[in-house]
Amino acid sequence: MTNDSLRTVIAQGTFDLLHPGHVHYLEEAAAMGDELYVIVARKSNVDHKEAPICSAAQRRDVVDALEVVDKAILGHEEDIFVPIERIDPDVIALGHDQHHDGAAIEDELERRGIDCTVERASGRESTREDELLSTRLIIDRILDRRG
Ligand SMILES: Cc1cc2nc3c(=O)[nH]c(=O)nc-3n(C[C@H](O)[C@H](O)[C@H](O)COP(=O)(O)O)c2cc1C
Ligand SMILES: Nc1ncnc2c1ncn2[C@@H]1O[C@H](COP(=O)(O)OP(=O)(O)OP(=O)(O)O)[C@@H](O)[C@H]1O
Repeated sequence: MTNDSLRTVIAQGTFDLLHPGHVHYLEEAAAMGDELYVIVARKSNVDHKEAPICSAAQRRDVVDALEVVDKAILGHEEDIFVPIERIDPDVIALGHDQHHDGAAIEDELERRGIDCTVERASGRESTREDELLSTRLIIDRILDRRG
């Protein structure tokens, strides 16, 4: 699917209500290679926190519109390695707080014959008092001010 001469990076996440922390992550992931694919999580796989507010298609379309992103796609419902097999990336960029275990992902990549490294991206802290770098914090403020 991807151009063999380019170093392909994959980033992934929920991306519900975009904020500068997402932009930081995607820019850092893009800098790890030549082209950036983003896998947008299905609601059914977001099981460690509240379900996203926006639909999967809307979250994908907004991520896809970012200049730093070459292509955003919806994730697979059952097997998160299906899009990885299809894209055949050189690097998977895990977010700084993503619960996934990098070593377990590397083991599964090897089992499926996918030659790809796993890197951990850095976190971006707020630089201004009123800056919200988390979807949950944005929703909390909306509920606080408008609820
Ligand atoms: C390598 C990798 C591939 C993934 N592929 C998918 C996928 O195909 N479908 C999906 O729904 N979630 C996929 N996920 C999971 C989500 O992107 C995500 O980690 C989680 O469900 C949402 O939580 P987060 O935004 O806090 O990371 C993948 C995660 C990783 C690390
Ligand atoms: N402040 C941040 N700095 C760096 N990366 C971030 C930041 N916030 C989110 N990310 C990364 O963006 C990707 C998608 O994150 P996600 O959609 O879970 O957003 P979130 O704001 O962390 O959500 P929530 O607050 O609901 O947990 C993840 O890989 C995550 O690590």
